Amino acid sequence: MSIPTPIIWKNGQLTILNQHKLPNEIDYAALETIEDVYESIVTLKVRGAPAIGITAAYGLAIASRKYKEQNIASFHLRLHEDYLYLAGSRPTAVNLFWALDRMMGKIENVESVNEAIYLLEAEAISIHQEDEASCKRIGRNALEALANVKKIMTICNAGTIATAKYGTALAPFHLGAEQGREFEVYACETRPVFQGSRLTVWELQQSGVDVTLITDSMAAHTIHAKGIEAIIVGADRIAANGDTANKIGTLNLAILAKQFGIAFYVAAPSTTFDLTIESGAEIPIEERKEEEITTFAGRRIAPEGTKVFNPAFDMSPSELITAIITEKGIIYKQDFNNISSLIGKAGEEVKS
Ligand SMILES: CSC[C@H]1O[C@H](OP(=O)(O)O)[C@H](O)[C@@H]1O
Repeated sequence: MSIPTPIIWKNGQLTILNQHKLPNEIDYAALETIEDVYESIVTLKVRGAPAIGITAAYGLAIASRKYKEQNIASFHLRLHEDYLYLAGSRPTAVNLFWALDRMMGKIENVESVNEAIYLLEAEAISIHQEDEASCKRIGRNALEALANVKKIMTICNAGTIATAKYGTALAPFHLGAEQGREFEVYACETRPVFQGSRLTVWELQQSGVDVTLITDSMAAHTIHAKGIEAIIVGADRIAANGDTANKIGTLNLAILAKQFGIAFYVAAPSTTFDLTIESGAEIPIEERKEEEITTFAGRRIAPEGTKVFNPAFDMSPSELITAIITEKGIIYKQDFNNISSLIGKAGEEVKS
């Protein structure tokens, strides 16, 4: 797999693969301040639930260095303001809040500023490394679930560049390519930000995976005409009952999977579960700016003053989901009433 590393932390400096430039350019952006981190998340230069959490964690580590000369009380106060700032970047991916809470929890009783700064950097690195191991385990578990599947559909990009490495929904395709497993992947372009055409097609081509691009509106016909055997998607937030928020258009595929009698898998790490909410009704759905829909490549494609509704995610109810594939194992529908005990503590060290 020769996909550029999406997030790099080296000698205390953070650089990210600028996903705006893909697939035409491999360009890295240096994020030197917490404002740089915030802007990169809001504008989707870095995107994907796990990648957002990792980047925000490094953002707090970077921010903490501003307060090196402060007393500990002022340090904690100012860092909490930075925590709230980063938490306001995007509302749906729970990995953002999980990572920020884990970082703040690590230093809550620390009395030395220098020790707190050191611990924050170390914790962000741990979050980053754990996600890579977690995604590799998701890929292995997904290959087990997809043992008899060749033709499969996906939406958006839940791939290497949305995580530390390997991805979640795309992990089986990357790992499978290393093991000679052949898949025929049908990628929905995923309007309006085109994560499918710009990112998933590009990623899978780097791994030599057979991938075909379709428009989102072609999904139903493609499932019928091409004999799609399963659908696999990522997730941004999974409630305690298995209801799952993911990229807008995912619910369409979940309904189509039921209509065509094929499996619908969600692939996600334990850090994407929000066990504090009982159902998907409580998941905040991000609405993004109208220009994402009314313009294309900088040109207006809808009349001035057009009314727009631009939700970036939708929620697939658990009854439409065949199984949720995590690093800790595959949770099948019959076990969705037991998710809390099966998932346990999110993000525990995963032995790769
Ligand atoms: C493993 S990425 C999870 C998830 O994040 C993406 O959303 P966005 O591109 O807006 O950050 C998409 O919903 C992926 O499935």
